[in-house]
Amino acid sequence: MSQENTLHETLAAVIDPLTEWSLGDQGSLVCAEERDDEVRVTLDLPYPSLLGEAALRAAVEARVRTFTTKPPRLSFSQTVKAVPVPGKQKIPGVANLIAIASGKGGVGKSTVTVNTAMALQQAGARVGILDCDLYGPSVPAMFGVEEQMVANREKKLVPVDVYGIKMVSMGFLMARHQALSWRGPMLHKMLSQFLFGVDWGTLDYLLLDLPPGTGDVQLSLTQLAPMAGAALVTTPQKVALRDVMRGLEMFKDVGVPVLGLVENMSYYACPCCDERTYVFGRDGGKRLAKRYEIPFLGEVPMSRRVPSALGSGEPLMLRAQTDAAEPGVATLAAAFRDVSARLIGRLVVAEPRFAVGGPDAMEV
Ligand SMILES: Nc1ncnc2c1ncn2[C@@H]1O[C@H](COP(=O)(O)OP(=O)(O)OP(=O)(O)O)[C@@H](O)[C@H]1O
Repeated sequence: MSQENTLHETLAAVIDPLTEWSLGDQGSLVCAEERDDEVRVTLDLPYPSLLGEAALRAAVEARVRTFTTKPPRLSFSQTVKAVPVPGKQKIPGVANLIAIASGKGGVGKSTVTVNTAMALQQAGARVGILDCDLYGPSVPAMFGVEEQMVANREKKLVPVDVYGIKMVSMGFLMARHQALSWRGPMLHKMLSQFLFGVDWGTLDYLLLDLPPGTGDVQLSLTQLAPMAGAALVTTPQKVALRDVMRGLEMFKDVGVPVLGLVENMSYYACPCCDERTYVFGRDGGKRLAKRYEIPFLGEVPMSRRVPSALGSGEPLMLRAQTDAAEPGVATLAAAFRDVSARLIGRLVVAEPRFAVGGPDAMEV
């Protein structure tokens, strides 16, 4: 066996901390070569490399050092993997659809969606958000935009582009205080239009911000949308944690892998000293995730700096770029970045499932 083969095999066994998969199984080890003066390693990651590069670099460098005293030189590229969803119509140009859901209203699902989208975009991904809350769209307000969507020549809706994120929301079609009172079939038709009648361009991730609960919109989406996985958002209160189970059951029933649980407003983080106060008790989300054998994606602190709707229309992750020195902002941004990275790590290893209820499951 040649020295090169041995080096390749040694590095192929390194576990990527983000996906918990070996580089060999993940297909990420492009080349490992021992030269006279260094060891060159080329890695192609199935996710935006910035999400996991630092931890992986440390793991690979440590393994190279067990093999030789020559210094390692690593280079990274990324090819975002599309998780296949058999039995569902694909959305042209969209690699992965991820649902962000909650059993209960007001737990911060839209906040998590918006900031996760921004974290992924800042890591180099092409990202879109579909605001599926047709009755109470909140995404436009979170970005402080009041634009109207228009159709292009092919009669496809053109998403509103804010900070490089492509967004579709009922809020971009209706006047601000207009109320909607549609029944199931009409909602179904509109959601189908929002998924397949939009010129999404090329997206690595399209995040679906679902309304709370398990009603008509959720039912339609599970029938229509080729969801690669879903994340559930909760708060630490017992009543919110109980409602998570309903969401969990819904996704299980339709064969959508649950990528994990995010606990929002987990603790109050003092902006001055970063001290944590667990107002509603500690580790409720973690324990629930363990009990139901789903990954725990992380805790997001409660802070008055999170609500973008307070007037600025500037999501926290954007503030983290423009004003990183503001007290508390870096901690919050790190929390959203960790959640996003873990979410995508779980997506990479999500088992493709045969989705229940194809595109024609319900007549519109
Ligand atoms: N980590 C946080 N710290 C402080 N406030 C937060 C946090 N997360 C969310 N909020 C605030 O809580 C309120 C509800 O958040 P959000 O709209 O994201 O929840 P939701 O679950 O999407 O609600 P809905 O059920 O209406 O869809 C908003 O005012 C938001 O700004």
